Amino acid sequence: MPDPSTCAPQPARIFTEAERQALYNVIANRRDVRNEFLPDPIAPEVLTRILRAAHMAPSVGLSQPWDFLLIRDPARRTQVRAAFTRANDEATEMAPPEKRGTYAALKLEGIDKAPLNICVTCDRSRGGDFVLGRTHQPDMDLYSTVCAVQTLWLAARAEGIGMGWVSILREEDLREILLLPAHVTPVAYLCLGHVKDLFDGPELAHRGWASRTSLEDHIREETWD
Ligand SMILES: Cc1cc2c(cc1C)N(C[C@H](O)[C@H](O)[C@H](O)COP(=O)(O)O)c1[nH]c(=O)[nH]c(=O)c1N2
Repeated sequence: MPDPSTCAPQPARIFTEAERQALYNVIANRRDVRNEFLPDPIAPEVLTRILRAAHMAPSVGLSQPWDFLLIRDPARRTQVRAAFTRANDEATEMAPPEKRGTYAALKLEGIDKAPLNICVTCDRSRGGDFVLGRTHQPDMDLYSTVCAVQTLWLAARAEGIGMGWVSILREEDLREILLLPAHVTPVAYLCLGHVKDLFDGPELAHRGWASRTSLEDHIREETWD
């Protein structure tokens, strides 16, 4: 692993076909995990590797605005779970009547079941008043933090660790439970743990909530029209 503090230009490494395929396999096999967690703890060295990968994510002006808040305490997780239940009850009411039953039957979190929860936060003051690349789009620090979340997700999958993102939570509740200072925004509440079985595609598609679109429908040329 290169020392991140001493970076000199090197010939760009060419990856082998097997290495490329391994990356694409991880991407294709990454899943949002909700209910399939095993209780076994994540080995500290595995967690360190996953977090180290996440910490290599791109960030606006190299500001690295993220922090990884590790939440293991069952009592605190019970509080988060209660906040989820409140929000999810509200969400059930918000669902269109014809989809309400399907929504209510979905399992949308693994807060208690996963051995580890991580709240990935964004320190909105990181880098000071002038952050290269954030001068005209101030939310770039939040987007950078999401880059770290996705990198974490892929690294976890490569290590055989499942991860689920739980966003059915009021930000104020997370702030209160996790004692977040005002300048720190909770970006992603994540559940992580070993898994035995995984869906072979998005679970929401499997359960008839939504279906996967094809790439062709998302490619536009030059302008929106
Ligand atoms: C920003 C964000 C927020 C959430 C999610 C994802 C992302 C990117 N997803 C997971 C989401 O439902 C899932 O990624 C898609 O259904 C696609 O499935 P796979 O990730 O391919 O398994 C998610 N899933 C869930 O059960 N509860 C949740 O609150 C959320 N929230």
